[in-house]
Amino acid sequence: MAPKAIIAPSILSADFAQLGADCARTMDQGADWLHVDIMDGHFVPNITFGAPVVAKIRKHVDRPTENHGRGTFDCHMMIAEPKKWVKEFQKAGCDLYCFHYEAAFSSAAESPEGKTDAKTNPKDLIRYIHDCGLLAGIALKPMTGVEVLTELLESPDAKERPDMVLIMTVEPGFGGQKFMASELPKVQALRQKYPDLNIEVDGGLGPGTIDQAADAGANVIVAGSAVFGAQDPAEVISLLRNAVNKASA
Ligand SMILES: O=C(CO)[C@H](O)[C@H](O)COP(=O)(O)O
Repeated sequence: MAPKAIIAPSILSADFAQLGADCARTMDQGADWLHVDIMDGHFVPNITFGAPVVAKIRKHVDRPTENHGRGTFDCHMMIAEPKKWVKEFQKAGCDLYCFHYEAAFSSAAESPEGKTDAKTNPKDLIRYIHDCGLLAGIALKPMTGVEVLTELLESPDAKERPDMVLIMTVEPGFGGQKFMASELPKVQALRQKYPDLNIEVDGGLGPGTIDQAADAGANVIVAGSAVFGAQDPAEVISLLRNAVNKASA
């Protein structure tokens, strides 16, 4: 049985002019987490917002009382320099700092002699995120295979193991894109090997695609336009949760 269903609406589809109120309402409608999309215009061709905005919206949503609990701010860092912003986001009220594997390695490739140092090595970055008191997530773009995560997921040292893996089901950068079912074998492979792992999917999730993702083994569901664009967001959140629970029963 997969870990519990966690529904994390992506606030990328909220009204940025009333973000605090939108976040609070989404929680009242039954969300477990908020998925906070941070884009820097370098790693992805779009810009959202930074830590000061996260600190403001944190005031509208109670902090979780346990790891992975209700009110978790799941910050999806679509940024080129993930190490640089960990402390800033921790201070702002982030709970789970999810960086892209590809960002760690693209920075590494640019470092002198292509070295992977503490700044860029995913293992050291996960340790650093944990040392800063946050949960650590690692995200994969489409095209990056899950085998790159084996060493991390099987590390004997819990400080080096990610608390969650995010499998992108669209190219990161924009909401409202078409779901890529081609990414689901990655979810299946991870679920088979790691029954207790939190596996998040993000991009194009909604009533029409949730069953495929849930059947593959995803338990953390990000949905932006499907929730914020719904007539009845509470109904959509509940439908997503029921699909995950049914698939994992
Ligand atoms: O990370 C993202 C884009 O990079 C968003 O979280 C994601 O695409 C959610 O939007 P939607 O549910 O509308 O597809």
